[in-house]
Amino acid sequence: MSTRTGRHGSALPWELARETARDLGRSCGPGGRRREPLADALGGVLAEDLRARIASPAYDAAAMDGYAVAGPGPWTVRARVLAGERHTLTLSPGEAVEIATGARVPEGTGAVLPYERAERHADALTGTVRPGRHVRRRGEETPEGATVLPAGTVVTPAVLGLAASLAHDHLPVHRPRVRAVVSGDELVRAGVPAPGAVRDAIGPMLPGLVAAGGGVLTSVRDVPDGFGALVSALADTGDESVVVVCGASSKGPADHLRGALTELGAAVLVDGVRCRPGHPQLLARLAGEQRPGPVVVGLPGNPGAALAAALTLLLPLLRAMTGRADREAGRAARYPLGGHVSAHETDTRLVAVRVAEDRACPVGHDRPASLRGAAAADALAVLPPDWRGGDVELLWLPG
Ligand SMILES: Nc1nc2c(c(=O)[nH]1)N[C@H]1C(S)=C(S)[C@@H](COP(=O)(O)OP(=O)(O)OC[C@H]3O[C@@H](n4cnc5c(N)ncnc54)[C@H](O)[C@@H]3O)O[C@H]1N2
Ligand code: MOO
Repeated sequence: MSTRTGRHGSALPWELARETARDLGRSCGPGGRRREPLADALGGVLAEDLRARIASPAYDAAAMDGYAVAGPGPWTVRARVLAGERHTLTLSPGEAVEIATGARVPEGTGAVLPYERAERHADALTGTVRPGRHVRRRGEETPEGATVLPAGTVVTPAVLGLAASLAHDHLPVHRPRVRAVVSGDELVRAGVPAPGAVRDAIGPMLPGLVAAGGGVLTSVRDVPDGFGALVSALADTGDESVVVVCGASSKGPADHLRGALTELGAAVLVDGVRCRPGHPQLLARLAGEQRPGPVVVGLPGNPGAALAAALTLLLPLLRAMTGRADREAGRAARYPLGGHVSAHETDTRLVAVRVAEDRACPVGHDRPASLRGAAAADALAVLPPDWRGGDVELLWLPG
């Protein structure tokens, strides 16, 4: 993939940068494959078709509370069967058992007569029911061995429930593995920072941001400011498909990301994006021995700018890797924008907004160094440089 350049130096227009990230994500594919316990598979992408290990329903079962009956009425009630109860009952015509929804019906059951339609005096039962009614037959929904979902499906809560109901304990899933490198000598991880020190505010955002793209953050490594430290942190290859670098993205004396990428022979695909906040962001691919190495996403050090950049490059990359971007194409709703905001002359503006009554309203406090606006917002509204009012695209902030 070649580097795309824009008219304004090497920085790309925002939309083109996002599309570049998506294209790269599609070409990378969904990342490493692992066999995960169900509890850990959420958000992954099925690596194989999901097949039914058992039929569904697994046995002939009552679909209503009432009476399993055989033949036409009247019937004699012989017993009571609750869900989960093991039994070897067989009904002959004229016989019935009282039965709970989900319980296995006796051999010979022709229908289930719901309580509401039944009249019972001691063991004598009358009522009308069509043959076959309210009995869920074994395999009528899904026969054993049937394919219920294709490989590539995103594992949602419903997929986990379905997999469990079809007797799976593990699922083979693809999930991009992502590691983070956080640079900045001034950063501290806990407590009240001393004068001149700053609490790391990007590290805590990363697990949720990566998960929103369907990836998993495997590690966060702090590196001191310095060319050598950054080069060795980047070169330290594991099985990750993406490396996120926080800070060191600008042009200051301690900003070594570009130099480190050059040193490592990386192909830089995006070198700056024409958006506010978040312009010093970067997308590159490290060279590998036989095939291309991991993708590098550079996020600016200012935390609000880092979040805007993550929504511009990191999430589109991960969502394209996991097939989410294509499935969701065309679903993006546009909203009218209230408040007093105007477009930037040359760059796309990303504005923190709350959405109420189908209208987006700026919340303020969304300067590059602040997360206060984003934390109170539902989304970032996208204002291209030619925006002159009218509905805007929203980038929803991960919940
Ligand atoms: N001459 C120029 N200076 C700057 C430019 C520019 O284009 N030309 N761009 C500005 C913009 S925009 C941003 S954003 C920052 C990006 O800086 P870096 O990515 O190089 O990051 P640092 O210089 O290390 O830090 C900037 C700022 O952010 C704070 N920071 C860094 N990491 C974290 C973190 N994990 N958590 C919280 N805060 C963090 C750091 O302390 C600095 O205050 O460059 C501008 N300058
Ligand atoms: O655009 Mo920087 O990334 O805003 O402070």
